[in-house]
Amino acid sequence: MIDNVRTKHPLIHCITNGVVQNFTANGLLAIGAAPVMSANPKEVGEMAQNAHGLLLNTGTLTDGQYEAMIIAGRAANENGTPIVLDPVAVGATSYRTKVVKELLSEVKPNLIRGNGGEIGALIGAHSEMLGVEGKSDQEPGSLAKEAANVLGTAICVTGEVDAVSNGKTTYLIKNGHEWLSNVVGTGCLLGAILLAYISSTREGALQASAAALAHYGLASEKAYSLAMKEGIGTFQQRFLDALSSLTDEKVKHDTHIQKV
Ligand SMILES: Nc1ncnc2c1ncn2[C@@H]1O[C@H](COP(=O)(O)OP(=O)(O)O)[C@@H](O)[C@H]1O
Ligand SMILES: Cc1ncsc1CCOP(=O)(O)O
Ligand SMILES: [Mg+2]
Repeated sequence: MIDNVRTKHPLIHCITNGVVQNFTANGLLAIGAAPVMSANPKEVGEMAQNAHGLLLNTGTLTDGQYEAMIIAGRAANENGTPIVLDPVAVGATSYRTKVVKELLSEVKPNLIRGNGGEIGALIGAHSEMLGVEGKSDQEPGSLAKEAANVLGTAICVTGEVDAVSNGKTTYLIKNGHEWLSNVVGTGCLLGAILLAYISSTREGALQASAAALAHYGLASEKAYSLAMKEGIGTFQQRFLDALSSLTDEKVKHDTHIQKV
């Protein structure tokens, strides 16, 4: 499936937070996608119409960005362009919880990706949020499945084990390395990469997401093996290298994807 992304070179329109713009753009380029960051309400409708995927990330949400998300989201929905929502820090403040729920009443994403705390908060399950960090007591697979049924869209819950579910079928992906948590933006970049996979394959959001999660996790394992003596600065660089150099064959060979 990496080959599909590299062949299609999908344009991924990102309305995302100010912390991760550069990392997200470089990560998308590394896997063979084409990033464009645009959050001006005056142009996002047109940009979303020309894009192959739209990323909505609420990390540093402003009123103008929210307006842009509604305009771009409607344009993408009308065109059948896939949308991934990363509801960063939902549950951390009552404003974010309210605004993300409002967004979901206007725009229908094809996938929502968040950590356990964020996905738990979205469905009113018990979870803990501290700024952008979150956790849930629930197993990621059961949380993803429950949230997919409640919200009516595919859900990806990330953490030590990642899960993606459409409410019926759930995949658990056990690749990955904990150092990803020490580099800001690795959750946000993952949302963009999930979208690049979804917009480049005909397999549907579930299969595409499982492949993207395996690719991402394996890249972090490779990066750790090369950077463990140096530290997380080197890890971040090696991670971008590994995202760009992994092959479908290698991913197929070394992944831990379990269907439950
Ligand atoms: N303890 C861990 N072990 C391995 N991988 C992890 C761990 N924690 C997070 N990850 C990975 O880090 C990436 C970002 O996930 P996460 O930290 O849950 O997102 P966020 O940064 O939005 O909270 C995912 O690829 C996830 O698999
Ligand atoms: C630190 C921070 N604050 C607002 S958005 C953001 C980035 C969060 O990125 P990630 O969830 O991918 O670590
Ligand atoms: Mg996040």
